[in-house]
Amino acid sequence: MIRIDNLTIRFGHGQRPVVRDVNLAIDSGTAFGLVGESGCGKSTVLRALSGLNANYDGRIALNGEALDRQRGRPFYRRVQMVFQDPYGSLHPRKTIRSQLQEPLRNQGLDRNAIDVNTVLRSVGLDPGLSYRFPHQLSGGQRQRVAIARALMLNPDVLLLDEPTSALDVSVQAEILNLLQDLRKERGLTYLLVSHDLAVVSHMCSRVAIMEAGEIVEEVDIEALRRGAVEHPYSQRLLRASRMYGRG
Ligand SMILES: Nc1ncnc2c1ncn2[C@@H]1O[C@H](COP(=O)(O)OP(=O)(O)OP(=O)(O)O)[C@@H](O)[C@H]1O
Repeated sequence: MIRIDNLTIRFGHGQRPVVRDVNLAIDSGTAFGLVGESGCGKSTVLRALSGLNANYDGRIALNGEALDRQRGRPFYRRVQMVFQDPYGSLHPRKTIRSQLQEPLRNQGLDRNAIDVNTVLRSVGLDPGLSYRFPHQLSGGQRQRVAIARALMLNPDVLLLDEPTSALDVSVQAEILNLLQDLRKERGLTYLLVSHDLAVVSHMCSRVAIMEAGEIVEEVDIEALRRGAVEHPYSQRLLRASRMYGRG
């Protein structure tokens, strides 16, 4: 359903590519993980998919329809992103309600086209919280708001960029479980970026391992759990994660 062919991204003419010749096919309704150490290019792949960066070589398609970089809006509406730091992605001086209505306004829709209260309840939040400002919420509540915001336009795909790494461990588990439930209820497709193999192993059915801008290996999650990876970099990543009890 999501298909990425020969994606190459460089920042600046003549620069070495930060993402090189990436090919991925992600089935509809599944959760796919993209792992690799800091700076390997994971977020750069997500930004191209979300439309935040239209400057790339290669082809990105959703349900067989190639992303048109000039007129990408309908595509981007179906693909929404959730960032690591919900504080950073929410406006400090706007109420939660107003920020949830923003995606509707940006698409030229009536702000009541989708009921904010229903979406808030679907992420486990009391609609009464919507009159607060971001600093009046806990970190976990803020991340629930960020997820609610991503759901406002009823997307098919969520791009999750380290969605729990800024949270306490207990809150992390709650948010991951919420994301699992939402995927099943809504038939969502996830592309989840994480440096944490435990998170990917909990959430995803398949995973691609990225090193220095390239996908070195793609495996089913059972293979990752068994340690049945072939590439030396994947083996190193797995060993390191087990050393810290996160594999
Ligand atoms: N706008 C930009 N201009 C120039 N270089 C950039 C830009 N954005 C990212 N980079 C570089 O591209 C490389 C990949 O960055 P990216 O954020 O995709 O990595 P990542 O794997 O997501 O890392 P992390 O896990 O730390 O978020 C890094 O070397 C980064 O410095």
